[in-house]
Amino acid sequence: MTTRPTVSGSGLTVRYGGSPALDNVSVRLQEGVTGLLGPNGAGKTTLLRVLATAVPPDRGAFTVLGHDPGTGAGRQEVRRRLGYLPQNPGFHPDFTAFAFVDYVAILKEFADRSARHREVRRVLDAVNLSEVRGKRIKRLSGGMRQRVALAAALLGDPGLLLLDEPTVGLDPEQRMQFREVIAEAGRHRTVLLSTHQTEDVAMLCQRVIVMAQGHVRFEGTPAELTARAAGRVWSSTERDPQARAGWRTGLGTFRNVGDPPQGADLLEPTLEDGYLLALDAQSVEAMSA
Ligand SMILES: Nc1ncnc2c1ncn2[C@@H]1O[C@H](COP(=O)(O)OP(=O)(O)OP(=O)(O)O)[C@@H](O)[C@H]1O
Repeated sequence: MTTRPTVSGSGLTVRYGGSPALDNVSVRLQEGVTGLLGPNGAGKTTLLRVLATAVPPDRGAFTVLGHDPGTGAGRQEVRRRLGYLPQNPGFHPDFTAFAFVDYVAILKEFADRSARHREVRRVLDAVNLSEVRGKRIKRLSGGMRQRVALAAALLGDPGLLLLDEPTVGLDPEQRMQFREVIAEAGRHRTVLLSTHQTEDVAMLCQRVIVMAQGHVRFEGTPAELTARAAGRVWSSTERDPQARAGWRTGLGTFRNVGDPPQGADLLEPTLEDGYLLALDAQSVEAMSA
């Protein structure tokens, strides 16, 4: 793609005392859905918070749609152009879905009441919640609550949507419905989706970033991440001590990733295999060699 990136940043560093939560990270995001994978504590939430202008980076800079949040005026422009769904959106359980999204719209300074209500109905419709908009949030399922939060993030049709682990706690059917809504939201805007689910990435994302210990370990397409594991996944009857990671499968055999021994029984790689290899510092060096 040759279009101008929605987000362009480099050298992004955030310290909370000890080792950095984000260490000299460069990021470029374009239209479509980019998955952000990484183990707990990798720095995913910190990166999203930085891009959402909630945490100023200690070092580095970035722009969103050409605006620099390092200045007061730029920050305001960026905030008008982004939607952010944090990890634990604070709901008031007695609010109805409509009242909650309307409340967020008021905070987002939609002044005219009837235009604001039109916008609230529009975003609730976009996440397929029109029929339950009068229901109290405490009566909604987990999947519906997540869609209420997503509706609030879609207010004002933001060019950049930041979603922090939105599929956590959803059952498979809810997750599928939620993925569909995200895919639709990503058709004409830039979405950064933090997740622990490699399936979310395989099914939904055009691009993927893998982070570990505050660093970006991989950036590319899901197919490229999977391809990193080609010839590096094998089956064995006993745990292979040479493997970077290995686990027993439902068949009773072990699935291993790493550098296979001579004559190993090679398996078709998955995105998860590529992800596990990308987490490994040594294999990252090998990748970029
Ligand atoms: N407000 C904070 N104060 C101190 N340390 C923090 C703070 N926020 C994050 N950290 C630390 O920064 C590192 C990165 O955390 P972050 O929440 O960004 O990771 P994450 O990839 O989102 O993890 P998870 O998947 O568990 O949400 C961790 O070591 C975490 O303990």
